[in-house]
Formats: sequence, C-alpha cells, structure tokens
Amino acid sequence: MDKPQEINGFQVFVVEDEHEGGKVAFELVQAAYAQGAQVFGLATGSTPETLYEELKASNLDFSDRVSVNLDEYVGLSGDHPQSYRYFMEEKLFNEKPFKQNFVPNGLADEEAEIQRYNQVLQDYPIDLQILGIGTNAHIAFNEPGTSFEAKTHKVKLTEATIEANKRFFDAEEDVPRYAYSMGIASILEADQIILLAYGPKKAQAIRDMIHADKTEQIPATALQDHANVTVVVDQAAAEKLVV
Ligand SMILES: N[C@@H]1[C@@H](O)[C@H](O)[C@@H](COP(=O)(O)O)O[C@@H]1O
Repeated sequence: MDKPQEINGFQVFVVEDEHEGGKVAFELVQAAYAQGAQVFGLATGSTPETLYEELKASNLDFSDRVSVNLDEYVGLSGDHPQSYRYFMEEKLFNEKPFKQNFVPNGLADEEAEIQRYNQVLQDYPIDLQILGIGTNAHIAFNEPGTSFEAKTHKVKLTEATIEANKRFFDAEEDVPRYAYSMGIASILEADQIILLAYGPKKAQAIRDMIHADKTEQIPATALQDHANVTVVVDQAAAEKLVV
C-alpha cells in the first residue's frame, strides 16, 4: 500500500477505483483490528460495499467484536429491503457475524430510540468509524445546517438526499423523509475515521471537506477537527483537491 499524502491534516489515499479503494480500506481496518479495535462504526450506501466484500473474503473474525451503524430511515422496519439494517445484513453481517450489531430502530419511538442509541455509543465507544459522504457533504444523515454538537437525532432529509437515494426505491414517494442518525459530535468521538468516496459527483464534497472553512453548512468540514481521518478517494473524487 502506497503512503497517503497529507492534505490539511487529512491522510489521503488516491486510488484507481473503488476496488482498489476497498483493498486499501480493508488494510486499514485490518491494522486497527490487529491493534485491538473492538467497536467498528459502519456505514451504508454503495461506497463501502467494496470494503465489505474484502471483509467477507478475509479470515478476520469479528465474532467477538461489535458494530455500531450510523443511521436508519424512520418508518422502515429492519426487515424492509431498503432499511439500513437489512442492507448491512445482506452486505456483511450474514456472512461475517459480529458479537453484536447495533443499528437504529426505524420503528421505535423517537425519544426512547435517541436515548437508547446514545447509551449504545456510551457503552461501546467507537474505535474505527467508516464513513461515506453525500454529494452535499453530509456524513451519516447529518444534513447541511446540523449542529456540530448534535448526538443521535431525528433528521429531516433534504431534497438532494432524497433525490440521490431514490434509485433504491420503486418511486420517489417511497423514500422516507426522516432518518435517525448519529450526530456529528458522536462521529467525532471515534478514535479513527476512514472516509471513502468515489466518482465525480463526490469531488466538490471532498474538496469542501478538506479545503473549505469549517461551517455547519458543510457537515464534513467538522472532520477538520479530528486528529485521525484517512480519506480513500478515486481520481475522480480527488479531482478538485488542491495538492
Ligand atoms: N446515510 C447515507 C450516508 O451514510 C452515505 O454516505 C450517503 C452516500 O451514499 P453512497 O455511498 O451510495 O453515495 O448516502 C446516505 O445518505
């Protein structure tokens, strides 16, 4: 694995494509695992899929480790094919069992669920967090304007996010309008963060995350305050970086 370049405090790997990105991310996960990481913060979306393929193909044993997922659509049960719980089971957990998998419960009462998930995060502090990024630089479901102080919260999804995610649903009306999401403050508590992004649609978000002034209008700029963020991007997503 080549060395990353340091750009404004971020360690950046520029890879050929998402397959190489999955391999690089896997090596980073493997290193954290070997150093004793117990709690893995996981993400949904198409971006981490190649990493999950690598994890499934590996002989790393997670049966004594815990995962904590970032977010879930409000109103979908865990066995709904578009729920994030279902996605994680299909893409990773069924083949690579963990001791426990935490995902917010999209059907639970709002206040109780927020409290429960914040307790999960307190009981299982995240050693390594995997992140994707939205085209508007959201992380998890923290949309532009979300306070950087937020812990788990209920989010109203923006039109941009609904538009980006509608490809997974039969019709745009079927896309849930709300989600439960770990907040930015919770994400920043992870010891180590790996953010993955591929394709030209992510180039502006990646540039803003690294080069823009920190602002709640660009959620990923919060990561500028974290001391250990590795970014794995393909050339298209890296195109607007200033190096
Ligand atoms: N809540 C998820 C995010 O965690 C993810 O990073 C983003 C990008 O998804 P994709 O990787 O499919 O581009 O989509 C959703 O909004």
